[in-house]
Amino acid sequence: MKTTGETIELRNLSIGYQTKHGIKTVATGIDGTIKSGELTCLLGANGVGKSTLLKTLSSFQPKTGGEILLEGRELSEYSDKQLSRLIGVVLTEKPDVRNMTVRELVSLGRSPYTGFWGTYSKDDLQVVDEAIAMVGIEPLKKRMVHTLSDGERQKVMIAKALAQQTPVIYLDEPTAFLDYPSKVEVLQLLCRISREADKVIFLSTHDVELALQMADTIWLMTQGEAVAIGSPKALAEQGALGRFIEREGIAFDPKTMTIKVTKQV
Ligand SMILES: Nc1ncnc2c1ncn2[C@@H]1O[C@H](COP(=O)(O)OP(=O)(O)OP(=O)(O)O)[C@@H](O)[C@H]1O
Repeated sequence: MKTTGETIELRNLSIGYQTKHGIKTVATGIDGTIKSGELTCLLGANGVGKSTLLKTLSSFQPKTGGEILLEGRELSEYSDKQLSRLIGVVLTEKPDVRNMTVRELVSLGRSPYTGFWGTYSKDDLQVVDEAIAMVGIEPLKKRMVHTLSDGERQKVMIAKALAQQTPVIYLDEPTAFLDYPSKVEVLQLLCRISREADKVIFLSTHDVELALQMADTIWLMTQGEAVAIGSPKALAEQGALGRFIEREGIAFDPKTMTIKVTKQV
């Protein structure tokens, strides 16, 4: 599988939901390219459509218009099997697994490559152990998944996506529920993976200050506006970040890229 220079290109993409009353549009006119080899963070207020965008790019739900090009080919032209070798997805929902060890769960990442009987080759198991090592969760290998803390489980889900060996990984709020050092650790890990394996890593987050420090590129979704795309510095200079962050009692300093909150007394 080619893993160099993978990009996702969105052209005039519309996303939304089919409801009883017709299509509920969430966002329209999304244009942009997500590059491999860098960390791209998707920011935006609650309900603006980040999860919907990630689900649409993962082919979990249909787009409502426009184009999604993966390796230059429209996403909907790929079979499910092909997509399982191209896109890994890490969601926030807890995996519904009982009586499964960490290593067994990470092994599920190999399912696009195993045959009908789902038997793992020596190579598959080596990939699984490498993914576990990369995320630094060897001590958890034999633990039952349901006994893990939220942060530990999040790392396991990332290891599973790595074991899938896809050139593209989408993550929906991978830093939610984590303590501060774990948030930093997960973002550092994803940043390193994007570079070492030249992967597309596209994640949504509400950890704005961390994203501004760690992301190479920010996608900023604002209700009723075009998605703003650029380096944190560029978006700060354009004023886009200030408009997103600043409220009464919340100030953003574009020079230091920090957020200052005034205590109301
Ligand atoms: N299945 C659905 N049917 C109809 N509307 C939906 C459905 N799921 C989500 N929505 C709506 O779509 C909009 C975008 O939701 P989405 O979950 O993508 O936002 P988000 O940016 O990820 O929000 P958050 O930061 O709160 O997770 C919201 O108004 C939400 O209520």
